[in-house]
Amino acid sequence: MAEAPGEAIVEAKDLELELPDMNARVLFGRRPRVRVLHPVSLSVRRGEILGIVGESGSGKTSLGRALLRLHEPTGGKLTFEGRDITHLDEARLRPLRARMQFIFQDPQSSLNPRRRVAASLEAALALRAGRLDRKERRRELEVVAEQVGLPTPLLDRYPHELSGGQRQRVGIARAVITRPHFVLADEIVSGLDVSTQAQVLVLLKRLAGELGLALVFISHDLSVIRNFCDRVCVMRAGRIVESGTCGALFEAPRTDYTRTLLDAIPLPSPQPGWLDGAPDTAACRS
Ligand SMILES: Nc1ncnc2c1ncn2[C@@H]1O[C@H](COP(=O)(O)OP(=O)(O)OP(=O)(O)O)[C@@H](O)[C@H]1O
Repeated sequence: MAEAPGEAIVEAKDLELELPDMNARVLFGRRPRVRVLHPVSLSVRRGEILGIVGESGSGKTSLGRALLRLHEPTGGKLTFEGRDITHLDEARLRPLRARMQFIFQDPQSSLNPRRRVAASLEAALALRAGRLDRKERRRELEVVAEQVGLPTPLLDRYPHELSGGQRQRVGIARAVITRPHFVLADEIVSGLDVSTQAQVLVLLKRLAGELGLALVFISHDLSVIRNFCDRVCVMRAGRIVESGTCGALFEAPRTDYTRTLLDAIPLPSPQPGWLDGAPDTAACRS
């Protein structure tokens, strides 16, 4: 794999994952296990965006959850900021959680519907700064709302009172308010219309640069990956079958599988640079 210079924030070496098989019928005894990741290796550095692409069921989300240690690997080694976290228990992971954050596809379901936006953001803020008084907490929320282009009155709304784009800005705010070093974004623009997609992606790219994030960006959409990421890993059936810089991979894919994925990009697909023309996110409140 073509490696960028600098220190790796997240490094997976021969990571393997088996999970209890939720599709199996269990009458007696233990649920059988299913292998969802075969040995997978990757690394991502601060200031770098690594795309993970592959067909549905290829293991992208499972890999993402393993990188966040939401799943405990069954083999291999996972390091975060140089520390072996492969089998760290939750109590020891807790202090690291603020620095490893995630944004999921559907903020509607990941935000508590009975909590105002401010309360959800405050819960995340508590991971980083537990002892702030009310005024200081509000100030932090207003700063992050400004960062993600969310009008501050929306802090006092419930998630269902926001548009899809606004909700995804809340999802991004909730991730960055902890000042993370590593962020995993899993299919975060899939449910949005094309112009809102571009606004959210421009926002995330700007923040990733400003905050020096190591960003892992999962998408099934190669045209988005091409415009958004520095490097890309292509997954199939729980394995990384090809990886490299976006430029090299899109210009000269090495495997038939990647070629098939590239051929499947619907036409007309956005051309390189389409994100560059997207409007300034601070002015976009959709
Ligand atoms: N707990 C589980 N029990 C049984 N099978 C599972 C479990 N978790 C994941 N899988 C299977 O592992 C494979 C990888 O799933 P995963 O969700 O990681 O893929 P994906 O690439 O993210 O797919 P999609 O793009 O559709 O979200 C799939 O075949 C899925 O059905």
